[in-house]
Amino acid sequence: MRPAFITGGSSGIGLAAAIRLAQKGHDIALFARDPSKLSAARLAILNVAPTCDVREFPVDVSDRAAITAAVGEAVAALGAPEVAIASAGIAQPGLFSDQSLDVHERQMAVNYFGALYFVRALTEPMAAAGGGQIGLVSSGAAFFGIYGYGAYAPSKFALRALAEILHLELEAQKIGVTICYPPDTDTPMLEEEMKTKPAATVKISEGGGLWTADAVAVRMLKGMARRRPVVAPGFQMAGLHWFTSLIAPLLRWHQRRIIRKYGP
Ligand SMILES: NC(=O)C1=CN([C@@H]2O[C@H](COP(=O)(O)OP(=O)(O)OC[C@H]3O[C@@H](n4cnc5c(N)ncnc54)[C@H](OP(=O)(O)O)[C@@H]3O)[C@@H](O)[C@H]2O)C=CC1
Ligand SMILES: CCCCCCCCCCCCCCCC(=O)[C@@H](N)CO
Repeated sequence: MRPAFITGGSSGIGLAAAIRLAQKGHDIALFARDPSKLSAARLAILNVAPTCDVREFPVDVSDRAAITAAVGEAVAALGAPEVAIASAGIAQPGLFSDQSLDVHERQMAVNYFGALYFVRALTEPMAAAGGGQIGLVSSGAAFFGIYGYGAYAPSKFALRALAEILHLELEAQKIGVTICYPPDTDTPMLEEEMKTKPAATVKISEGGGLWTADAVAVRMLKGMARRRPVVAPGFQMAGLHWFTSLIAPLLRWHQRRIIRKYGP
């Protein structure tokens, strides 16, 4: 069985996916910045899959040369992946007038370009090895413009466009591309983001429900295995996925009610 590569594999949704993939028998390469979180994740994986070969790659996905080199090293060590997931991401909510251009650029650099560099480094080795599955973690915030996500959401919308195109273009190389749109998920990211999230943004997002990282990972991996273009966990994300354009005026009306009550 060929290995699985996961950016953001040291925490949250990425770690949950890594654990599930290790249990299935894949060796694992984890890509994230903090070496101590990486080694803790490695131990968590070995705890449930003692024979798994887990490699740690301490790297910032927004550093193009570094992530490209790290992917190359991982391919040299374990072979081309059968499964690759881009889950590394950061969320900085806030109102447009309060957020610096640096914040906007950083969101795009990590969430969008980080995933792009990772996928770009992998397509050739994966195609040469006979294909595989690529999963991109977007967000429910990619369906419509949610108040307070002016810096975060565009990076997730951008991933949506990339995934839809790659789904078509990489089919010929037997590489399936799946994009996942999770609602709020109980991870360190959500806890961190709650410290600064505008009250109205909290309320609007709550309408999407709260999932565990493991439940999101399981849905995503199942969709990837079936080569589905889209995984939208829960009835709210599924509804948004099918109807957003149609219900856009309703969603604006719904947000305005909440903003009047809680924001700014
Ligand atoms: N939690 C939620 O409510 C939702 C999350 N999502 C998306 O899911 C993905 C995973 O989020 P979640 O699991 O909650 O978050 P966590 O904060 O739990 O995990 C994020 C992971 O990404 C890594 N990471 C962050 N920045 C970088 C970077 N610059 N380079 C390399 N690795 C990085 C982190 O490690 P380190 O910091 O050490 O680099 C960590 O391993 C994100 O893309 C997020 O936007 C989507 C919808 C809802
Ligand atoms: C049938 C239609 C029903 C519509 C109900 C409206 C619900 C809107 C839910 C939006 C959820 C967005 C969550 C973003 C999470 C995220 O990416 C951050 N938490 C990252 O940390």
